[in-house]
Amino acid sequence: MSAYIQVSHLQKRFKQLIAVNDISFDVPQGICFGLLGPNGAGKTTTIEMMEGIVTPDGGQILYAGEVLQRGMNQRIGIQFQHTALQDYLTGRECLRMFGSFYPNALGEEELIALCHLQDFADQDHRKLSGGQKQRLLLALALVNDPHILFLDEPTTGLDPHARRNFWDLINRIKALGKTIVLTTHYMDEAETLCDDIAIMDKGKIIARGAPRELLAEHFSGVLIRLRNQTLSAQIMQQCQPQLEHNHWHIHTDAVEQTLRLLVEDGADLEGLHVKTANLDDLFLKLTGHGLQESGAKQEVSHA
Ligand SMILES: Nc1ncnc2c1ncn2[C@@H]1O[C@H](COP(=O)(O)OP(=O)(O)OP(=O)(O)O)[C@@H](O)[C@H]1O
Repeated sequence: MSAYIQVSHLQKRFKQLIAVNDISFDVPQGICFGLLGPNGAGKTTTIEMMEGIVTPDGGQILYAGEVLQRGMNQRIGIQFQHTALQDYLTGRECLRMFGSFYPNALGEEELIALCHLQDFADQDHRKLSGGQKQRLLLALALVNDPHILFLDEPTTGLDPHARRNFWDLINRIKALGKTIVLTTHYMDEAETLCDDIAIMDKGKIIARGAPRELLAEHFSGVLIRLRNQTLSAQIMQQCQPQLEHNHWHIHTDAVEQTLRLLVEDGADLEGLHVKTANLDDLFLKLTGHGLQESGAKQEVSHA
């Protein structure tokens, strides 16, 4: 597939901190592309440069071979992490107001139906639940019928039910042929929604590809999770366990052999868990640290 969005050697520095450090990637048309990573990885800075909101210090972004220009903003829809809406307006009135900014805006009814706003479109937007508010913000991002939709951590803070509802909406919008660029901390969200991902850490892209292919490339076996305990030198050497969130993680192609070794070694198997690897495990494998730890450390490691 040919590239619709081409990002080359993009860089952004905030004083001593390199927030985005020479990253390059392509996004084909009509896919959902995910930028993943922990707090402070550089995801928002990257998409804000792609949206034309933040000026890069270096590198280039092309849309269908052209540099982003003023008129092209009509082709882009953005759902920010935080959007301040005018007090006292209903969702419908917000849609009408945003629509008035564009010559070819979609109609309110179409947006209300597309984003499932029927039950609360006439309520003051300040009274909406988190999930309802995100759906309204999504409708506002679609008001100009954009070709490309940017979603910056759209489900952060939502409960599991609201997240699933939102995922259904994203899939509907993708089916309309729009190209979606999404940032998220949630690896399960990326596995569910994204055709292609780039995992960022400390301003760099550390992995790139389709989620399933990336997992197949890095993990051939399963993950065994054990309680934190003192493991023998033999297990440490043969199984190379990694400690995350107070549990040992062992990646293995030979499940039976590894389990036998643990039993023979007298390891405490209470609460033992065997599962196939996911993107969280991939992140741990690539960086040696979990998603939560990484955000806390980034100030130091960026400097
Ligand atoms: N305007 C700014 N001035 C100074 N530093 C900034 C600015 N914007 C971002 N940063 C810093 O750049 C780094 C990357 O931030 P960014 O918001 O892009 O990360 P992120 O991956 O989107 O994180 P989060 O998931 O928390 O939104 C962070 O260390 C952040 O503090």
